Amino acid sequence: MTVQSGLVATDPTAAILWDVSLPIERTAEAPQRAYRPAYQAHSPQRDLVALRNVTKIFPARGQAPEVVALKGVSLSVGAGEIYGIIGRSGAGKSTLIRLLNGLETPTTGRVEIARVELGGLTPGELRHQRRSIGMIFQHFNLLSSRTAFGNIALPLELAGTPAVETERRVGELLDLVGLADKRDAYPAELSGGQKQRVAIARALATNPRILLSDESTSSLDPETARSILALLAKINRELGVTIILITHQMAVIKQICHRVGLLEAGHLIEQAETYDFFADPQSDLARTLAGHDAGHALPADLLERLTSTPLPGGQKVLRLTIAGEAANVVALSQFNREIGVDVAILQGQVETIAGKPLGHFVISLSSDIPQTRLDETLGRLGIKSEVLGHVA
Ligand SMILES: Nc1ncnc2c1ncn2[C@@H]1O[C@H](COP(=O)(O)OP(=O)(O)OP(=O)(O)O)[C@@H](O)[C@H]1O
Repeated sequence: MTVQSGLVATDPTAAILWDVSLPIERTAEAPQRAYRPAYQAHSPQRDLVALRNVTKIFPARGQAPEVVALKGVSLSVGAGEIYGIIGRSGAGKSTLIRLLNGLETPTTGRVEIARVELGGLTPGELRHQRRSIGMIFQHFNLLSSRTAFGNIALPLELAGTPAVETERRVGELLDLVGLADKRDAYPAELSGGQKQRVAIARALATNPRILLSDESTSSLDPETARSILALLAKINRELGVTIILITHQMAVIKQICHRVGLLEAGHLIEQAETYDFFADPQSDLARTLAGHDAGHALPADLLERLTSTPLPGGQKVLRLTIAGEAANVVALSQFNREIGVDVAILQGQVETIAGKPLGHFVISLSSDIPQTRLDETLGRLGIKSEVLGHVA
């Protein structure tokens, strides 16, 4: 293993290269749906990053009880993937990412980078390993006394890179993140999005193979967040950097992640390709987060009128999810034709996730149509449905 010299272990900017070009073998998969993404199918490094049955317990201290932050979590991330970990506050996301960069150690289980278990390393080796992973943060963590150039150059300087080479590399990175004209600006003179671009350039300065992102777009406005995510996607695509991000925002997962893992109270309750996660969520929490929970985003006046029992001569309200190429109003018109009664569209949206359309519609139709007939017709057309209630 080649190890580059770099930042001191306590430096929050630790974003340094660690050569992880080690032989990779296949091991048991973390629990997940049966699939193998195309971008992983031929990858020799399917387990570039792996957690194997990891439990993290923070022991009781004073009046504070013991906290089981992670319980039996297993997952693996392949080289070249963008893997998103989502969960509510306190679910264990930060603990998980801190385990990956060696800032925490598991109580039981193994954390591996390129099949090397972090727990088996000496402190010195662990320091070197931590330098192999770039990291970006919600609040950027830039040094206010250094310009954009100075911040990006820092890891190179600490690694003893010759000045001419540093100059060249920083110029290249400023171009990559679209900030060539801000080379001499101090953080105070930069917008939030520009600061995050500098932080990304700094994290990439020494060519890390893995980039960890800790809520890196959470403090940015939606448009700026989208542009930062687009930059991360470009870095993944063009430089092949594997990205693991934690977020509480579904929009982040939707925009750039290939796969997603859902944490709830320390348990990894669901893992799926991003499209499947939204098109066919399995857990209650995933359904809620994916907007499938009954009542979510329904107009307030409709919500107020919804009852759980059919009303004479009334209407049944259904939520429909139409996945794949059929995810448009054509599938809905076909359903309308086949069912042979008026169908009112109360709400509708077709979005593109991972390049594929996914349609969400809320419709109402006569409560007189037997549910078995609806189920049969919808099933035949490949449309998922959920009865939300009834209105007069
Ligand atoms: N050092 C610690 N000592 C004791 N308990 C901790 C420590 N760090 C985290 N916890 C607890 O572990 C649980 C998981 O916390 P964690 O920060 O990983 O969640 P999270 O999903 O990142 O939450 P958030 O989105 O709010 O940052 C919480 O109950 C938290 O209080």
